[in-house]
Amino acid sequence: MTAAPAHLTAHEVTAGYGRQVVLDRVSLRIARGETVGLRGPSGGGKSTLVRVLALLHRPIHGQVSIDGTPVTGTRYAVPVAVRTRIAVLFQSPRAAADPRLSLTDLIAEPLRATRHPEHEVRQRVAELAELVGLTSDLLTRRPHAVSDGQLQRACLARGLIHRPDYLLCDEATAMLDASTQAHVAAVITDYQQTHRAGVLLITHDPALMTRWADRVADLAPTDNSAQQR
Ligand SMILES: Nc1ncnc2c1ncn2[C@@H]1O[C@H](COP(=O)(O)OP(=O)(O)OP(=O)(O)O)[C@@H](O)[C@H]1O
Repeated sequence: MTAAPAHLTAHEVTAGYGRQVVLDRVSLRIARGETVGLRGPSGGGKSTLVRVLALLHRPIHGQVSIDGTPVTGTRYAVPVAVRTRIAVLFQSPRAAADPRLSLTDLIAEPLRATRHPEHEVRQRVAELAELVGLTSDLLTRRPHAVSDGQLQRACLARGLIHRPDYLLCDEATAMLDASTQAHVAAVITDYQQTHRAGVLLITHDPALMTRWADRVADLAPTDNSAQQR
């Protein structure tokens, strides 16, 4: 019997903004259990590819599939059970976090949005806060009252709350000090191994890329095709 394919794939994706085409027939596959690095010039479309893979940005042509099944639509048009299989961690936690929410509510929000019982939400938030190293006094604060590193830890906890099969990290550790960067990277690596998650890693730090990625795909500047090697 052949095993079911387990990967998040962009097939010949063309995408852009208005009349600007940023990605031209780009294909990329992230298998469960592997960490794929994505390299390319600044402005070359790496973040755009992340948004397409995360079902946040609709491609002009091409498609995204999960485990071999094409996904149609983006955001809330995608069924909960499908879209919660993918999580994204962005470079700037401040841009990603609702400033009105406490860190507890920020982490809990994706589970509440999918109507999980409150006792389960509280238990999961406590587990994840411990995992990412957030103490209870920090959890009651709002984003303006914590550091970038503490807020990124909360965003990581929020990203993991649905136990995603695919985690897309877009320069996720770029703004962090060395010790927070190492801790966030360790939490992601541990999650990737225990959950057999597929991870996409974008970083401008070549040493981090070499240490962390199992293989690297290049988003070529000429034709914007992600060449895998
Ligand atoms: N929301 C947007 N609206 C309009 N244009 C955008 C938007 N986001 C990105 N772009 C443009 O799309 C192109 C690709 O940007 P993108 O952020 O995907 O590249 P990148 O490879 O991630 O860059 P960097 O390495 O500098 O972060 C750039 O020219 C950028 O200005």
